[in-house]
Amino acid sequence: MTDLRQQALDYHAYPTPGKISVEITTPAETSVDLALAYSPGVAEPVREIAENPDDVYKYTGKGNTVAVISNGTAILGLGNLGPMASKPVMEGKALLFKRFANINSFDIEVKHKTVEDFVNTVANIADSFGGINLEDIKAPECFVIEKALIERCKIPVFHDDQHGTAIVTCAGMLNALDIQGKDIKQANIVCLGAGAAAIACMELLIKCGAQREKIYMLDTKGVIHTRRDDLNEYKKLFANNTDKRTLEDVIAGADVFVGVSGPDLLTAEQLKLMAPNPVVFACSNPDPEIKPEIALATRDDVIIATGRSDYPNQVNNVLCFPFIFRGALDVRARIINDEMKIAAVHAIKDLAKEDVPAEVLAASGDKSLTFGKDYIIPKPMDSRLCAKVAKAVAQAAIDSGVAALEMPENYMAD
Ligand SMILES: O=C([O-])CC(=O)C(=O)O
Ligand SMILES: [Mg+2]
Repeated sequence: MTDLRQQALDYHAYPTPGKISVEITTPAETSVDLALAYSPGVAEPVREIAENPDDVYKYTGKGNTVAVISNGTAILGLGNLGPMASKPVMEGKALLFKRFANINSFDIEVKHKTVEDFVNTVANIADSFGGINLEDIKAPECFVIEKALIERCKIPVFHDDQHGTAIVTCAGMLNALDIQGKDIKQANIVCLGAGAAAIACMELLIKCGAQREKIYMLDTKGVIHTRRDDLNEYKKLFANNTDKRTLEDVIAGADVFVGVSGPDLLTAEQLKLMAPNPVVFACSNPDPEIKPEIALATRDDVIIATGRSDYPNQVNNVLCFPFIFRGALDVRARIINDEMKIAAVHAIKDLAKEDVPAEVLAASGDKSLTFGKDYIIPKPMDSRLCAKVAKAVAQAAIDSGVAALEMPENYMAD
């Protein structure tokens, strides 16, 4: 563990501090080049854009650039550690955008006093980018912020911890339930955590067939139920009319556990209480609600997933956000709507059922990957994800009328 700690610190410190840099895409060697890149040549696209604002997509990098924006109030499962502490994560998201979907991104960490202050800051700079990925902003402010920004911005605004996590969770869950022989409509679901990811995951699971009254959500005070008077409007949507109060009460007989809370909060004893063939998604990062080795030592009928790269079944929003933005940017979608999110769920889910080519195995370091308990969801380094997810998302954007462009010819053909 200490070894990983030092390796991770060195990874971030060397060869240069941080994980990303900016590169030049045009020649800039001679004075002729500079006369085009800068004064006087640069005046020409300025005039074009002033005349026709859409030309900004033609003459600048806007259309392939996403801002990754945080205030550091809910960094992974680590808590409210402030904007600067969130910077390695936001640079990490920028790395993933580039690595997996060839999208350029800038990380922006915002210090602010009020929600309005944050919204104004982001709304005022939004036009510089093709899209905005909000990251690691705590609930309930994240809901207000996202809604306000969607209203004010002309480009897609997507809160990754809500929707990215929800899309990947739904894709993995539909497959896991399928393997366990369970029907989502009948599943008793326990959701530990009541923040951004929890609420979005449960809402999307409901859109995929889960029954609201079969969901038990817990916050730090226990089960969210109808007789509590301390619930915000978002938690209220999950207030269950029940006498159950604790995790023990609700985990007994549950088919599904979704953890989006913090480390080691599900014990082996509690896991034993679940129904036969349970599904456990322990998604708190970096440390899951239960370690896979403990879960698998406790019972052999469980499917266990975490948010981490170093275990099988990585249910992490990296499987979604680079590709949903790829699709959205390529047809210049105005927003990322439910149709696009559901299209992403199915594209990710279905890819796990396809044969895995040798080059994906080589990249993931696995000897073989076959749809089943240890492979419910594609690997992030599966290069087929970009084409499949982006195309499904772009098509859904076109079909639902939010795309400004048609499907590019031969889009993602190879
Ligand atoms: O960064 C990750 O690994 C996933 C994520 O968004 C989070 O945990 O907040
Ligand atoms: Mg996050």
